[in-house]
Amino acid sequence: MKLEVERLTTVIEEKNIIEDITMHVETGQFVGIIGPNGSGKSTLLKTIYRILRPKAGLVSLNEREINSLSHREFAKKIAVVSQEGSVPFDFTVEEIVIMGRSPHKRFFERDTFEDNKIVHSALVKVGLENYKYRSFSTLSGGEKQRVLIARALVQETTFLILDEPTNHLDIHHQLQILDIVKSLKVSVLAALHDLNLAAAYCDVLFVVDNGRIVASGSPEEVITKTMLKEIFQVECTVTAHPDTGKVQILYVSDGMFTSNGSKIC
Ligand SMILES: Nc1ncnc2c1ncn2[C@@H]1O[C@H](COP(=O)(O)OP(=O)(O)OP(=O)(O)O)[C@@H](O)[C@H]1O
Repeated sequence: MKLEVERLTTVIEEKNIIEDITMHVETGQFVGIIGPNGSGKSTLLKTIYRILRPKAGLVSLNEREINSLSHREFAKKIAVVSQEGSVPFDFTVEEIVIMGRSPHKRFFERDTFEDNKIVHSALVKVGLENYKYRSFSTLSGGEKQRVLIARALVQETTFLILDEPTNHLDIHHQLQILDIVKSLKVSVLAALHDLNLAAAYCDVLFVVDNGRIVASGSPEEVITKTMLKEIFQVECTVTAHPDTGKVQILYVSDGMFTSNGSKIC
């Protein structure tokens, strides 16, 4: 599934929150959006998944304009894990995850043996198969996030949009979720805050600053000392991971030095 975004501008309260954004995700690519807080990453994703209406520009999926798709057609093509992953009522984990099957069913159609199998397998993937009957509201932030990822998995789409999918997760679960997503071999567009993880998992990165794309390319092309200084206002050394060869950022700040100026480690 190929996504094309052309000259997209979204206005909130008379302000251009994202402006003139052009980008694309090729079939099977894992594409990351990085940028400082408030730069417009979520707004861009929300415009793509139709929560926000753009003032100008076009979004198409396999050359079909997204607004020409019905809700059901759209949900069969794109699954979303958003930052606002709350649920209004208290459902069990299994009930939440099975909601992801609804685009594949008719109104009032009962859940089938096949649906239950798919739900079970998604829960196994995120390590929550023993949580089926737990109430969602009693879960920790990280467990909730994994349930919402399982719900996206059972939608069985060929495109995933993830807004900070590793939010709340400890490092083991961050790697677990990104490994699962990568292993699906579907197209992925994800906003990520952890730049080392973005470099490790993404084929292509787009850097957003003040609502505009200011750089794009492979992690090696995009993640540079100069970009990190200019856009994220951090000092660092950019190197290669000794095992994977992927871009690795080593941050440096004043607080990492002892009072006599020597390095702590
Ligand atoms: N509904 C809204 N009303 C007013 N301002 C909004 C609204 N939604 C977003 N904004 C503003 O738009 C800007 C971009 O927000 P957005 O959530 O897209 O940024 P982000 O890059 O995802 O940030 P973060 O990294 O902090 O999640 C911010 O300044 C935010 O305050």
